[in-house]
Amino acid sequence: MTRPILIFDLDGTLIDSAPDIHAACARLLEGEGEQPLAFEVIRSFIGNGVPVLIDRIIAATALDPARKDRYLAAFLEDYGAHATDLTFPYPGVIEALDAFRKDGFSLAVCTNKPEAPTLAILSALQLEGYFEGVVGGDTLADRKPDPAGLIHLRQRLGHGPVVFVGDSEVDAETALRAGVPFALFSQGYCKVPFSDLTFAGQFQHFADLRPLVFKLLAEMPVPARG
Ligand SMILES: O=C(O)COP(=O)(O)O
Repeated sequence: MTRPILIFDLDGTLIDSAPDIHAACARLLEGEGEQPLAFEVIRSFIGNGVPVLIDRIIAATALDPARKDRYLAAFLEDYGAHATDLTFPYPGVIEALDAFRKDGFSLAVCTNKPEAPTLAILSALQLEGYFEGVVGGDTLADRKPDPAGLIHLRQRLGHGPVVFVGDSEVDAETALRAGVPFALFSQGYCKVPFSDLTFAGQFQHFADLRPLVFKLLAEMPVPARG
């Protein structure tokens, strides 16, 4: 039988990474003689990948747009060395991943964070063994909300039924464009009211994800035989 596939977003879904992203942004700004931006401001800049994070910081400060590449490289080097100083999985994540693995799910990650820090973080937090596929923001030609990452993972992991678990408007749009049901984690970094999003179900603690995923799988149309 085809194994069901559960694909997770990373930042604001599996891990609460905003404190380390904020700290690295503060060090970047301080190095350029600028005041740090508030935590909530930086958290609202997460979700479309690091190049967009840097664009948003440039737009909010006096940083020079012509030096974006330099800021990007400096951020990635610094963040790479400190990505798990303050970053942890959300409560219940490990228990949920253990349960899904026992249930026979294929598990994967589709994030806009670049692949190198993504793999380093998964390893440092002892999460990497759970995932049979990882797509980062620079793994494919297009990143979320382009559906390519979800489509690629589904093909790689055996074409089973997919549920995507994420926290943001970017994730909701990605799922919609890929044609897969979206389970919304309500404690992440979403920038818009949930009423603006398309989602099949929402949960606020990882202990509640398993029943939601089984409900969504049961609601999926059975593929035609033959
Ligand atoms: O914007 C980022 O760098 C990553 O965000 P994501 O893990 O929520 O896709």
